[in-house]
Amino acid sequence: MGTLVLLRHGESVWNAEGLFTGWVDVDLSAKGEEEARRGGELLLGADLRPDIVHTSVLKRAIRTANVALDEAGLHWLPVKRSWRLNERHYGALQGKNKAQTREEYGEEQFMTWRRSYDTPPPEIADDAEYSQFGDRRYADLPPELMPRTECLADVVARMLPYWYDSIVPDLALGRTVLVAAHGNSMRALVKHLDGIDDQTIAGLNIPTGIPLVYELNDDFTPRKTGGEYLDPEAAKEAIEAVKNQGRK
Ligand SMILES: O=C(O)[C@@H](CO)OP(=O)(O)O
Repeated sequence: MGTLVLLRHGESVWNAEGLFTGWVDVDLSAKGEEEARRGGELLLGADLRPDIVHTSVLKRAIRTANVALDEAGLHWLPVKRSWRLNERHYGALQGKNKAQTREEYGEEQFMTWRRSYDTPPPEIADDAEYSQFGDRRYADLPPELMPRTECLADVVARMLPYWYDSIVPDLALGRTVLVAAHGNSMRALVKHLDGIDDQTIAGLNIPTGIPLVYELNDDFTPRKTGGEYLDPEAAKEAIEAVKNQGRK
């Protein structure tokens, strides 16, 4: 029941620079803004008109939703935001260069940190430059829920309550729901929707700025496993680019 449209934010400034980002609140690059605009154009072209938008509390997702919805003439949509849709907290890797990290620690450790299901990177210190400790937007979070690093399993655990409590009720009204989020919070949601196992999810990457559409059954499972990208050709290429980060 309902239509779910997932939109990963457009390229961020740190995506372009090849840095681990996580909860650091970096903006879109000029290319990312253009990708977000194109995302809105694709929604229009597919005649998909979301009724409500959910975003993380990070600027790159919020701005992507704004730019895309503006393009689609839907800037006025009601919006809900939650830290539970944030990117995976990248711990002590936040702010570090991906290629340098790969060189320093080797391919296996690099890929374990990037894509293993249950091994988080080392924790970030509260006084580190790229820590979110003390950030006002997380003031309401019980201290034990404030992450200092996360693996994908942690993201699934903190994202699912939001899926069930906030997104599913909107879908249950038969609405078209846009979720503007991040590579790894979307991997967590897609893992849940498509029932992907803990090993296979390592090979799944989400492209920036290309809407992924799931028509849902009455029990909120996908009618079609994997959903459908509105621009499948561009998605294929962009998925490869995400996969190969840190390799140049
Ligand atoms: O740096 C990050 O926060 C994420 C998304 O950009 O990177 P990765 O794809 O390596 O998990």
